[in-house]
Amino acid sequence: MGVRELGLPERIGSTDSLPSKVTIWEVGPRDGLQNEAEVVPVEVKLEFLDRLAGAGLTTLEATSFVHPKWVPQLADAEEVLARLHRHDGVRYPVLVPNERGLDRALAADVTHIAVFASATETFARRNLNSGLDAQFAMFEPVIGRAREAGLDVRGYVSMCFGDPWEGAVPPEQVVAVGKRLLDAGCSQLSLGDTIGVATAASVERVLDAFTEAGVTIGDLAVHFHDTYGQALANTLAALRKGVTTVDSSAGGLGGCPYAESATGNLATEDLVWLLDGLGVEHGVDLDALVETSVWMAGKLGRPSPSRVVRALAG
Ligand SMILES: CC(=O)SCCNC(=O)CCNC(=O)[C@H](O)C(C)(C)COP(=O)(O)OP(=O)(O)OC[C@H]1O[C@@H](n2cnc3c(N)ncnc32)[C@H](O)[C@@H]1OP(=O)(O)O
Repeated sequence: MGVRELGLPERIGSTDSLPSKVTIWEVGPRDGLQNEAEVVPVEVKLEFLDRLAGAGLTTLEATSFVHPKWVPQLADAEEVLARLHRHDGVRYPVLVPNERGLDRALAADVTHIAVFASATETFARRNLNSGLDAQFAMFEPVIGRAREAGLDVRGYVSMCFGDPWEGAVPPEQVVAVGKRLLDAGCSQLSLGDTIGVATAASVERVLDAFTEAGVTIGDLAVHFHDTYGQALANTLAALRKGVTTVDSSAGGLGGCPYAESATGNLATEDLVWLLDGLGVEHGVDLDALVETSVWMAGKLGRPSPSRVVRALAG
């Protein structure tokens, strides 16, 4: 069953301000799997990516070229990319923290990379072994060289809405980090609620801070975790502000190994259900996606936390 079969109107008055189409940035193979206790075999990762593309997702964050000792779950990045069945019309961005990571990514023939900055000092130290200011010395040459090589570069900003060690994060601090990434050459920012503490109000506040600083809303994506059950409400708040790219993870897989309080990402199935009900185009086949998440849950040995997966898979 899909939400449209319930006979709900596709567009209602209050949806007028919403975008007609949203790009779903699927992070399950990277953000989802980076936090698994067991390393998922390459064959399973490849089939996961293949099934996600088959379900209609056109942006699949495939892996990370980070230090293998820091994230052993993704130490097989070279092998995953070498054996990847690249579907036409699908982009496969990868995370790259530094020039060593960029060299590895270039050798693997990537076309899209993402650097990941922190909005706070403590998380920059824990996640990047760097500092709030020092992290840019790592990213700037990566972005410059990647752009010269013709790659597209996305910039993540972590801890935009709260930090487990520092508490509240001033929106102007988030904007300063984001603007430096855009100025260095990133084409899009993904604003991460790494530990899932955002509410619709704080989402609006941070997005407003960016637009007041002159950033175009179309250059912003949102990345929510569902720790307090707010991810969908936060997504709706962002859509109403004009955001058209939303990160999510099939089956709600995910977390961050360097932020223990981070739980699963917004589930792609839950996002698709919301978008269907709002009449917002996304291009994903929900049944095929649910089937993929049920298959993946079987491989991981535990049920998907996604409400939509549970409701549809029985
Ligand atoms: C919110 C999120 O979900 S973000 C994603 C989750 N978090 C992550 O992925 C964390 C990633 N962090 C990291 O990989 C690390 O902190 C780094 C690479 C950024 C910095 O680590 P450091 O140990 O400070 O790197 P440093 O530059 O000192 O290099 C140390 C060694 O690692 C190697 N190294 C550094 N970067 C990489 C890389 N990307 N790939 C492989 N090896 C690397 C260096 O060559 C060096 O090797 P050597 O000792 O043999 O000379």
